[in-house]
Amino acid sequence: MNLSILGIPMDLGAGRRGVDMGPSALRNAHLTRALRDLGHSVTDLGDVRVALPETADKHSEGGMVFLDPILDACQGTRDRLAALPEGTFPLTIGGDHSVSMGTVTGNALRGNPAGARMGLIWVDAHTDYNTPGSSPSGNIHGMPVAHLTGLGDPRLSGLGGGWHMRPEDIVMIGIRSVDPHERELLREAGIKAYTMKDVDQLGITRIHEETIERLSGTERLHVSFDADALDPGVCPGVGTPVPGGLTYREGHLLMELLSESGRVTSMDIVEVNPILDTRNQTAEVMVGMAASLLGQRIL
Ligand SMILES: NC(=[NH2+])NCCC[C@H](N)C(=O)O
Ligand SMILES: [Mn+2]
Repeated sequence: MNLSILGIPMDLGAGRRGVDMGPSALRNAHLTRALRDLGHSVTDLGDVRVALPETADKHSEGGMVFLDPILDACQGTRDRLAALPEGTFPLTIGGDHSVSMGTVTGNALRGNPAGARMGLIWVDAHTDYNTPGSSPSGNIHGMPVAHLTGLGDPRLSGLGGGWHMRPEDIVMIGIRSVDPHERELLREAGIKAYTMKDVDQLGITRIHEETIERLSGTERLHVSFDADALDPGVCPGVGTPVPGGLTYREGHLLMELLSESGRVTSMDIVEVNPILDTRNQTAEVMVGMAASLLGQRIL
């Protein structure tokens, strides 16, 4: 497969610094080599331009911190991804989770100005379904999914140029932290979310089967993998850790099964924070997750 790696070194959407170094940490953990060893042809496209928090306009507007520079970075990401040749598999490396507003729209718009029907598998501790009105923090990394479905601020929800995700095409896995008003928005939208309780009860195999069945009508399938979906013992280098996450093997099994489904067309790795990490462990684990999604097997 032709893989394109694109970095988005942005921490403007998160409440603490450091995930802007996520792309470096992942490259340092030999991301390219791991994927080449699987037989893929890998091109590293470098990084999207992102403003520095020290010099960017922080003024928080309508409950959104760093709106303007985040919008810029998401537009840059979207345009870069939309212009890639069809048939390439983009692997986008963040960066805080607000980058996904740019990655998902860019991947939907590639070769299709109206936007393809896209399935979204959101692997995360959080649902990231806040709007500026519901967010307790104002941090935009808690808001990308809501904007992808057309809620919230029109500048962010307009990144798809009229294209939006259908709520029924979204499946969340690993969930264990939802804000009070966010919960109501998720219910109203009817988004399918497998909490950690569901993971415990049903197991990853069943969840994977139901997910693929549910998203069978979509043309493309994007996996957005937030490192904080995994347990903080496995991925300590994240800014918003929540106990009781996916085990190392649950993460790999999900990626292995999704790989075998043959349906996934793009992926994000986000929220890797080397400042908070232990000897780059989190980046190394996440490189392993990408490798499993892209064909690595034990035997
Ligand atoms: N991608 C993330 N790490 N999101 C964390 C979001 C935390 C919280 N729900 C908020 O809106 O601020
Ligand atoms: Mn997230």
